[in-house]
Amino acid sequence: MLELKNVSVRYPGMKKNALSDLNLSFDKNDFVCVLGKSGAGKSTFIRCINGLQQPTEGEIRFDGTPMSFQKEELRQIRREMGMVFQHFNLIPRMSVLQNVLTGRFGYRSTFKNLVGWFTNDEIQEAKRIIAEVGLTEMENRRVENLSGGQKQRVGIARALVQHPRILLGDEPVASLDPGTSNRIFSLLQEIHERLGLLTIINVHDIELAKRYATRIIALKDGELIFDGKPEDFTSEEYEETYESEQQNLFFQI
Ligand SMILES: Nc1ncnc2c1ncn2[C@@H]1O[C@H](COP(=O)(O)OP(=O)(O)OP(=O)(O)O)[C@@H](O)[C@H]1O
Repeated sequence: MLELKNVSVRYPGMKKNALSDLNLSFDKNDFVCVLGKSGAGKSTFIRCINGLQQPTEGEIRFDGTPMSFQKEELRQIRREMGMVFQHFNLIPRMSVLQNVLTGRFGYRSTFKNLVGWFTNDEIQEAKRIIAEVGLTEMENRRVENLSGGQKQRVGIARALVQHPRILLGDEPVASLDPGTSNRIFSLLQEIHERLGLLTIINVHDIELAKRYATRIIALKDGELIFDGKPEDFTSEEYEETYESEQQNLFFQI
C-alpha cells in the first residue's frame, strides 16, 4: 500500500542527510511506532509520507503510484492521510464540532471553506465520529476549555472525518501524562483494528511502542537501524537507538 524506495532527504545547507536511503513497505495491518532520539529524522519521515517534505532522492509510492508533488495530486494524497499532532493544532475558540468539521476542508471548494457552510451529511458524520472518540457531551464546547487528552481526541476525530487510509502521528502524546497517553494509544489501536487503517506514529515512550505497536521502526542519524516486531526490540536495540543520549545524560550528571 505504501512504499519508500531509496528515500533520502537533505535539507538545504545541511552537510548530512536527515534521512538516508530508506526502503520500507507498509500495509493496512501495520500499527507502526517510529523510535529514535531527538534529531534522528522521525518528523522528516512523517513529513515525507504526507507530502510536506519532498525526498531529495528516491520516491514514495502509494498503491504502486509514485507520489507527485504537483499541487492538485498532492491535495488528493493529503486527503488520504489523517494527521495527529503533538500540540493538537486545533482552533481554540471554535467548538469541538467545528474543529472536527475542518477535517472536511480537503474535499471542498475554497469558497465553501471560506463561508464555513457544511452539509447535513457532513455534520451527522462529524457527530458520529465525535461519539466514537467519546466526546458527544462536549460537542458544542470550545476546545480551549478541554483537557489535553480531550483535545487530542478532537484531533483524532478531525483526522478520521477525512476518511483517511493512513493515520500519521507526530509525537501525539508528548504533551500528555502517562495515563492519558495510554488511553489515547488504546483509542488509536482500537481505530486501527476496526477500520483497517495503516497507522504510523512517532513516539519517544518505548513502553507505549512495545505495548501497542505491531511493528517498530528505529532511526538513528537518518538511517534505519531496526524494523521488526516489538518483542524483538531488545535492550541492545534500545541502547543502539538511544546510545549517545544516555552518554550525554551521564556526562551532565
Ligand atoms: N527545516 C529544516 N531545515 C534544516 N534542517 C532540518 C530541518 N528540519 C529538520 N532538520 C534537521 O534534520 C534532522 C532530523 O530532524 P527531525 O526533526 O526529522 O528529527 P526528529 O527525530 O523528529 O527529532 P525530534 O524528536 O527532536 O522532533 C535534524 O538534524 C534536524 O536538525
